[in-house]
Formats: sequence, C-alpha cells, structure tokens
Amino acid sequence: MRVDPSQKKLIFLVNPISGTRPKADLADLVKQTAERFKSQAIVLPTVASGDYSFVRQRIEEEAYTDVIICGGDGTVNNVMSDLRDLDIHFGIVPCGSGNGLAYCAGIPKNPQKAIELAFTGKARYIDAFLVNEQFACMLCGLGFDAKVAHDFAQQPGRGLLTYTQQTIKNYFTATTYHFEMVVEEHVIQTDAFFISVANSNQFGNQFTIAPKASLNDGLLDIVVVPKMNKAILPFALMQQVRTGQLTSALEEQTGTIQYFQTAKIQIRNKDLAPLHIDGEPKESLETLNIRILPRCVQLIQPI
Ligand SMILES: Nc1ncnc2c1ncn2[C@@H]1O[C@H](COP(=O)(O)OP(=O)(O)OP(=O)(O)O)[C@@H](O)[C@H]1O
Repeated sequence: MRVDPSQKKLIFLVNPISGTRPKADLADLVKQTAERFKSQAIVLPTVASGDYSFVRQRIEEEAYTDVIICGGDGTVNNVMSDLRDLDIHFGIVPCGSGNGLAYCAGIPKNPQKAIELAFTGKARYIDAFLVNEQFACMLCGLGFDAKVAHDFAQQPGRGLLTYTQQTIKNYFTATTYHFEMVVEEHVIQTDAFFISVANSNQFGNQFTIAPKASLNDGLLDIVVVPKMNKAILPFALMQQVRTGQLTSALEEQTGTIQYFQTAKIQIRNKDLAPLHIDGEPKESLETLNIRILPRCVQLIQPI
C-alpha cells in the first residue's frame, strides 16, 4: 500500500563530511520535495559524537515520523544505533563512500530520487546485529578489510578513489591472522586474511562479497578468506563474487573461501586482527560474540 506523504513529518540528517559529493543543494531539494508532497520536513546536521538525543527530543516533542540519513554507512550506523528504540521509519540518501546498506536495499544513488523515495517509499523491517554490545547494520570485518578501513579513516580525502588506493596499498602487505570460530558448539580453527560478517550483500559500491545475504532473513552471512597464495587470491575472490556458493561451516576447508549462514557466531581473535563495524574502524577485540537482531529497524525502501 502506498504511503500518504502528507501524513509524514521528516527529519533529514546531513553528514557534512561523508563521501565526496558536495551537499549544499540537499536542503533545497528536501524543501522543494516536501512542498510538492505537502509534507513537513526539516534538515539538521549529523554529529561526530553519535549522540542524537537532540533528534530524539524533537521526535518526542514534535511527533516526527521519519528520520532520513544523508551520509554513508558509518552515519547510518550511528543514527540507527542511537534511535532504534523509537517507533519511527528510517530512510537513507546515499552520500557516503560505499553506501553498502542503501544499495543493498535498492535505494537509488541519485540524491533527488533517494529524497523522493523517503517521502513515497514503503518502510519494511530489516535485521541488524550486535558485535558484543556494539550495534551493526551492514557488515563487520576482521583482518584485511578492517586494516583498509583503519587506514582510510586516516586519509584527508574520502570517496571510492581513496578507498581503492588504500585497498591496493594494503594488498601487498596483507597478512593472515589466526581465528577460532564457534558455530553451533563446533570450534573451527582458521588462518585467514579476513572474515566478513554480513547483513547486507555488499561492502558498498555494488561490490558483493556475500551475494546471498538478505536484510530480512534473520541470518548473518559469514565469509572466511583463508590463507592462500596471494597470486590466486584475487581469482578466488572473483569466483566468490560470481558464484557465492554456500559451503558448510563445519567442514575442514583449507585454501578455499568458506561461506555460510548463521544467526550467531563467536570469533576468538587472539592475534587481535583489526576490526571494523559498518566501515568504521574500531578497537580490536579478543572475543567477539556476534548475533543477529531480527526485524530491528524499519527502513524505507522502493515499493
Ligand atoms: N558533523 C560531523 N562532523 C564531522 N564528522 C562527522 C559529522 N557527522 C558524522 N561524522 C562522522 O563522519 C564519519 C564518516 O561518515 P560515513 O561513514 O557516513 O561516510 P563515509 O565513510 O565517507 O562513507 P561509507 O561509510 O559509506 O564508506 C563517521 O565516522 C561519522 O561519525
């Protein structure tokens, strides 16, 4: 059923530093679109602290119905993490470097179209997950991709080009880490370049590592890229992206990418491999208890 946009009151939160796209025009686009749909909308900046109590207060006092996040996955994570207990709908205008969650949900890349969708789309529940007590909605990683996320955060520029540069630089120095994964009481030992735990089917920019991941299946997709000759690693990854065949979590699999689904997993990270959550660098953890939060938030998506 189509939503009546005139019944909505929206708060657009704009991250001034995410991605590379200038965002000066967003406020005008929001204003024009709100007028067209006879809705009410305001535009506020995001905050680096991740404390959105000022938004919570306005929702509670002024009955806003929707919070639309104009930023990348890190911003989406911060806002949803802080406001997910409220009975509101979230939307995304992809303005980050990767935008993994937005693209997985089919939200358009074009800002005008994404803003329109915020007024006219349908909110559906999506899963999120917890890494110990830390909220995640898109993907978390240990090892190589987390090292890239840490280095990316140190760069003056953002965007896909900076991300690609950091990926290539790290590829040549990439090392493996020892992990123990506990899945359904089974303990699996592995030396791996990285482990991805995915709710969304991509890192962003349509780069799909867990092609069977779904935002509403109540499962996490685990991809383990084990120790292998670096000359064949890119081909093994391409094969994973192309076919994405699920394997068993419990079989001993040396030298091939392991891909399985589970609602919870414990990862013991004795080498303290770097960690990222939704693309944001995090302090490494020795033990990660990761579990799905089914139907956690309502995200506005194409009808
Ligand atoms: N007003 C602000 N000033 C400075 N930093 C901010 C502000 N609001 C949010 N941030 C921070 O900006 C960082 C980057 O945001 P985000 O992750 O959305 O962009 P990105 O990294 O370019 O995109 P992606 O995550 O899609 O790759 C986050 O760490 C967030 O906490």
